[in-house]
Amino acid sequence: MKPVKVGICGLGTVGGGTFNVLQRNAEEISRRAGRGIEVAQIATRSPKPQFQTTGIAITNDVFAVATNPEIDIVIELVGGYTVARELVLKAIENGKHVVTANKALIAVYGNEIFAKAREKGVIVAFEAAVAGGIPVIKAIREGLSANRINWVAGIINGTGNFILTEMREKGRTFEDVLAEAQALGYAEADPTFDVEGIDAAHKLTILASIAFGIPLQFDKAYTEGITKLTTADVNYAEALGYRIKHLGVARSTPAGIELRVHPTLIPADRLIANVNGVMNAVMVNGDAAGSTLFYGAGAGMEPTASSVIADLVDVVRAMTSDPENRVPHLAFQPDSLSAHPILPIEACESAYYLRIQAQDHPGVLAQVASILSERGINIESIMQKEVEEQNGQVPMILLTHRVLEQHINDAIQALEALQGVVGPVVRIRVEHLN
Ligand SMILES: NC(=O)C1=CN([C@@H]2O[C@H](COP(=O)(O)OP(=O)(O)OC[C@H]3O[C@@H](n4cnc5c(N)ncnc54)[C@H](O)[C@@H]3O)[C@@H](O)[C@H]2O)C=CC1
Ligand SMILES: N[C@@H](CC=O)C(=O)O
Ligand code: NA
Repeated sequence: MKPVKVGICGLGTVGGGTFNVLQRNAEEISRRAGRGIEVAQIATRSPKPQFQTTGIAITNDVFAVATNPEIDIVIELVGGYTVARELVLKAIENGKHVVTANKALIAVYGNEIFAKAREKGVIVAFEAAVAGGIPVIKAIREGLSANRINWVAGIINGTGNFILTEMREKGRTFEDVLAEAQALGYAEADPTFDVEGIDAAHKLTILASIAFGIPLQFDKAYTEGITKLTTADVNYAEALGYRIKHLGVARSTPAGIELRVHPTLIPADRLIANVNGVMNAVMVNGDAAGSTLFYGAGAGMEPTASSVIADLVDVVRAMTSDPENRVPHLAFQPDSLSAHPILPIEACESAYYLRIQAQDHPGVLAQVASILSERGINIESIMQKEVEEQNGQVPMILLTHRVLEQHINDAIQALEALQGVVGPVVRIRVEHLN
């Protein structure tokens, strides 16, 4: 059989990794795919002499790949929403299957892209878009298809986890570690996406869709990054037996679906609390399987290439099949997607870590306790530290039981109004992931 012809658009970290692994493992890959896979064209803005591209058509125009009649599968690795969206839609229009690593594109324009792909009977595959080298899309979409999924919780940004780990273990500064993550090719073109939680929210949006069978709704995700975390809170959490991780949580409740990304205290003895550096991990809790945990490199050249090529192999195997009988893009049949709403953050429930800077006066603790109890917030534990020399304040650290976010907001407002409380109350969500 003639080899399948693919075009790679973008020869950066992931594009370069994909090209290298495709060359290196060509034989293994074609034994699996059942046909050879030939890179027939590459679109790159600048020449990349480090890659052996003799015999491959090179262009600086990605649309030349999308419209090239020779090409069967377009691999989109340019990133961003603008050119990438046009490119993918153009490729689909021209009857080509698409493989992409672009979570921003899928989270924001996936509904449109998948509708177009169905119309044209082509596949759009996106394993590399979530958790880099971990085959978690496949695991949820296919491996767990018997389950009613209760929740998904994951460390799904490699850059952010790398920064938190290096800061905690080696005392390095945020800026220093971020610069290294950029040099290693982990970070997004705009690293604000990594550190402000936007990238994780893109990925969580995709995970929630395939877990619960809902349309992609990135605009409804609650997003908080790691930039406001302080060393003091990391250390207090540790003293209480917790680790702070940047977590994406999607939970199905009778009222709706929680979709939130934020720093989270996790008991230090949980496997996921010990996922460090650029590694990612996704926990999926299903009613039949119970909790499962998927672990691996969340970013980087070859781990991400591994997922891109796995998709490529899947597409090659499925491209001659009846489009109606393929795995649906969002795991559930498109006419069976559910309208279960995404909950606003105020309607989400979690336990909380609160740090209150109190003046060294008697009676503040009693006032704090009564504000919480009036709002039905139960205290799980309290840690009161010594007076801080520099300001005479006493940090009071509380862990609460699970409660609605709106009750905590209300309590924090009342706490901050107390005379004996200085400055804003720090609030970090706590998940036990049982
Ligand atoms: N770096 C990583 O570890 C991971 C990245 N991703 C995603 O993979 C995609 C690519 O990311 P990276 O490879 O890291 O980015 P990158 O910046 O290293 O590579 C992108 C390449 O595309 C080229 N490019 C951009 N616009 C172009 C255009 N109009 N025409 C031709 N070439 C163009 C750039 O010059 C660059 O070489 C992004 O969507 C990213 O979110 C996904 C998982 C992991
Ligand atoms: N910037 C992302 C790349 C992979 O998706 C990350 O750091 O996780
Ligand atoms: Na993946």
